[in-house]
Amino acid sequence: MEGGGENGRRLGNLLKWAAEIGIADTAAAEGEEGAPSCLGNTLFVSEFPEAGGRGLGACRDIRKGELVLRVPKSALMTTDALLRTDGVLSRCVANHPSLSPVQKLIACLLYEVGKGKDSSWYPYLETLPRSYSTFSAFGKFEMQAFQVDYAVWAAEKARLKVENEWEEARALLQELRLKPRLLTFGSWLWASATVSSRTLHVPWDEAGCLCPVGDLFNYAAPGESTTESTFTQDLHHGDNGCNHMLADDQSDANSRLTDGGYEEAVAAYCFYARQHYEKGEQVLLSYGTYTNLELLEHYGFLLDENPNDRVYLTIKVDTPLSSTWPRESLYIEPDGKPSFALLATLRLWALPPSQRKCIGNHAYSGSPLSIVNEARVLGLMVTSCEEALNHLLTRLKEDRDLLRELDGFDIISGSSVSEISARMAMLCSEEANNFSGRVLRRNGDSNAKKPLSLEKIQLALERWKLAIRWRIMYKRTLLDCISLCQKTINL
Ligand SMILES: C[S@@+](CC[C@H](N)C(=O)[O-])C[C@H]1O[C@@H](n2cnc3c(N)ncnc32)[C@H](O)[C@@H]1O
Repeated sequence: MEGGGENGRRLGNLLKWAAEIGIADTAAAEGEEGAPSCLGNTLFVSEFPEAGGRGLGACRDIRKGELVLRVPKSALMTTDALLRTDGVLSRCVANHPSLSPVQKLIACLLYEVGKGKDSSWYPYLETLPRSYSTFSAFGKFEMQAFQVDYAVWAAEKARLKVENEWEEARALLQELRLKPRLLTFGSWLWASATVSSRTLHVPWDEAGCLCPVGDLFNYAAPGESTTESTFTQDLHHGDNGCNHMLADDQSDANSRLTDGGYEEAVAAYCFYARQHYEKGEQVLLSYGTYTNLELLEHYGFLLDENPNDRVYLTIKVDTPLSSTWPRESLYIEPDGKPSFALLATLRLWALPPSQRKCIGNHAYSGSPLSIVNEARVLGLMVTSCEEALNHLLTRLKEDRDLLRELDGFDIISGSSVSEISARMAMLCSEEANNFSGRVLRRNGDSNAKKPLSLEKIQLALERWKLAIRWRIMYKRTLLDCISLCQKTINL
């Protein structure tokens, strides 16, 4: 990958710089032309289009549990580290104690970016992605494309949160005398998404750290073999809602079941192989257990097969559902099965009040209570799923057809916005027409003076496709739930 043009040059610089500051994949190696590189012994950087794009691959067979990368503490970009080396930054940040740790890290990151080539982190900063598809970057059209209320709300809430955080931090940004470009909401959005999607957990700062090279690992959901791992279960959700990859401090080698973490004994972030890898395979990391909506919110992607995904359903009943389980545990699993807590709650609801006391406790063990009770529960599931599906603007097949067309839709550089718009209008979908009207022609946006750049159109298209992929999975799960419940009723 290092060979390829400007990106290749930047990546080469990053790996050389990383080697100089002690980042190493088990043992420092020589790069192709004898240039020092922090990789080459165990890992290499490459494009992995099927999972995450740029990522790290195995350049030899790797055994499960092997140490694959070590990043010393001094190479971690934390608020602390940035404040220590810059008096102006440190004084200005101290004037704003009410800002959250995450807001401070975002401001420090922007300040560092503002230094350009004078920043000692420059080789790292110039390899960061230019844009993200985390929720806060979604426009109104792309948010509406989720169709399902709770997903649209989650996206709107995420956007609002970032807007508020920027408002609160503006005084600090002004005080730091950032260049006008770095004072904009767009820059804050970029830095906030960088922090959200790339920070790793460290015990001393709830905002986490940016970890050069260590943040090149792409994600795989924790599977069977890692479910016993404490870190996959013990997600670190700070009060500010910020998530970090690798939310675990556990560093005892004997009980280490995690993919990595900060290890005080060696003052370094250490990454371990979660499974065996053959030479050439992508080495993946679990950032934690996330539903697809959460992956989208914090990392800007989703998985077609996510064992941890959950679908929530509004169930309308005359007598309120009373449940001892938290609401988040009342969901449908990706294969269409109602969760244990959802089934138990509905079984209790379907019992006549006179029987609740004597046989209600069986519901807590997960057993069906009677044939009549079970049929009522499953019938309610079927009607609730059907209602939810009927309420949505499009059917599953339409979504699949549209996504197929959009996957083949090329935004050829050199095309004008009106050409793209005309091609989009030929897609025979009302939604595609709306995309032309609302996104491409920016209808209703009085601030829009010039047409969108091709880069921005491409990003809007990618985010729209993410929303369609999410709702396809939502609908597929509800349909699977319906057929599963009907099958059981027939039995
Ligand atoms: C920590 S970075 C990983 C490296 C990243 N691919 C890069 O080029 O810098 C996390 C980001 O990688 C992408 N990513 C990671 N795992 C992915 C996966 N399984 N599928 C799609 N995108 C993924 C997402 O954009 C996510 O926000």
